[in-house]
Amino acid sequence: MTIEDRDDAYLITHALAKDTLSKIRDADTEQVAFRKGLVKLGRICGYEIIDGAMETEYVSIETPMAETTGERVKGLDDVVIINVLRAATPFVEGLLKAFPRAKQGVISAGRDEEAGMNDDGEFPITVDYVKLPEIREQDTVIVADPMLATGSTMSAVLEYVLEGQATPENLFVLSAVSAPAGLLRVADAVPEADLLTVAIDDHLDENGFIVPGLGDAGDRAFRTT
Ligand SMILES: O=P(O)(O)OC[C@H]1O[C@H](OP(=O)(O)OP(=O)(O)O)[C@H](O)[C@@H]1O
Ligand SMILES: O=c1cc[nH]c(=O)[nH]1
Ligand SMILES: [Mg+2]
Repeated sequence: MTIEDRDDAYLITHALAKDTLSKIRDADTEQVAFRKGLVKLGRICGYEIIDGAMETEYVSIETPMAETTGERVKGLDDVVIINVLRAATPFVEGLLKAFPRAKQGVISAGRDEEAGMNDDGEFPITVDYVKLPEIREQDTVIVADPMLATGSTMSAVLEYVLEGQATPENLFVLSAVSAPAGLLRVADAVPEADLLTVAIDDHLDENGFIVPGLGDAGDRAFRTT
């Protein structure tokens, strides 16, 4: 078990997750390596979610040599992954390697950077496009976004994702880098969500960027400024 229970979140502590995050934090890591790093991190996080939160069942197998008992992960058909456009796209590509049969939802939600943060440290969020699958009671829902900064985007996204839906068995908010303020905001807004992250960073700067963080994940992955 390499998901470590913290008061504010569960940390994904796999050594390769930390190694990969360190590479993409580096300002010298260019677009292709950055994007591939996010894909790799998504895959590792997916494996860690399976290892830490999903059950296995015994199955009987006939090998070419003999009959034996093996184990199979339960519930891989009951996984829903929500891609928060746009920075989550490579992260989700990696998650899909762990959950190839997941149902997928897409939501385009972005901070209004011009409006800036209000006195509560919150951004107005613009939601442009929402296409979400049905959520059932037996589902494990993973809402993925590599960056959880003020938590404004994720709080808005979760409202859309959960509205009118059944309560899923597991609801995970998965990020690579989180700021303490964002974790608190999302935990307050949606206490039933389990917050999973590879790192909890120090603070947010005056523009709501995570410090030390990794900069603007969307811009670095998509080569925009
Ligand atoms: O916790 P918050 O303060 O809301 O910030 C986090 C959000 O900011 C980034 O997206 P951004 O708005 O830059 O969009 P992008 O993915 O298109 O770059 C990131 O991918 C999150 O969605
Ligand atoms: O540090 C941050 C904050 C929001 N979005 C990012 O991509 N990075
Ligand atoms: Mg961005």
